[in-house]
Amino acid sequence: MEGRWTLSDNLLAVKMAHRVGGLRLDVSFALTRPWTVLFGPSGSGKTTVLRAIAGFVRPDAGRIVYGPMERVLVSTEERAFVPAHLRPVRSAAQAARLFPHRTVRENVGYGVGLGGGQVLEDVLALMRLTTLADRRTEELSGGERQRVSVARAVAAAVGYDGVDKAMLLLDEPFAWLDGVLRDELAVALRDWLGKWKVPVLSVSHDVGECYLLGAEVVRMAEGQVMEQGAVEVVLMEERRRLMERLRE
Ligand SMILES: Nc1ncnc2c1ncn2[C@@H]1O[C@H](COP(=O)(O)OP(=O)(O)OP(=O)(O)O)[C@@H](O)[C@H]1O
Repeated sequence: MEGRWTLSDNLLAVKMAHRVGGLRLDVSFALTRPWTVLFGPSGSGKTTVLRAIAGFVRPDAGRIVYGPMERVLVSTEERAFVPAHLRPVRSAAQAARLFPHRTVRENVGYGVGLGGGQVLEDVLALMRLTTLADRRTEELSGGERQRVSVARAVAAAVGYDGVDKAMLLLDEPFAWLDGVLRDELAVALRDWLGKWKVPVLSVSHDVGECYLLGAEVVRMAEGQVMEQGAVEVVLMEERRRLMERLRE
């Protein structure tokens, strides 16, 4: 099975209509690249899409199909709905949900399962958490906790041992980092996950981050997909405006 899986396959196809709060979400897109970013203003529906893929939101209508084996995760027509814990998907939400009395290593290791010792140590190092590994998460800053939450999802996706590879969903994974650390971490994470053939769908507002990742971008606005393509194409105008502002 593993041999069949490449990062240029059809990784995920999402078609969903859903009403949430005052927003009418109506999106359709397919992922075919190792790292894709849902990009758009606050309130455009990005998090709701991630939550529907993870199984925490049941779309009013639609179909979500995963991987080259075309596993149906949701189909309202066929009345199919795979519960969250059975999906080959691991995710880190915007707000970290950790075990406060357990250590960083225990929290990150929670997702890996037995036999994932080396993966656990690698993820701790990758996320710059090795020196914090024996601290309880209640003693950490909000930013550090968020980094642990991302590390746990990464470890769980890499350590996943189901029939399919797991996909990783990250909601604003670098929002709490700035400057050089964010850049280094984003590139290291992308390269490492690429080696493990773990596809990623993340959410971001940050043009620089999308360029750095060399990601495919799905641009959303008001519950719709406006455009999808290479970052240099989809975010060209945003980048120009950003550069102009920096020159002022
Ligand atoms: N559980 C909920 N109950 C009511 N309204 C909700 C709920 N979840 C989301 N919404 C609303 O749905 C809309 C889309 O929210 P969503 O979090 O998906 O947007 P987003 O693009 O991820 O925003 P942000 O970038 O600020 O996280 C918003 O107007 C939000 O207030």
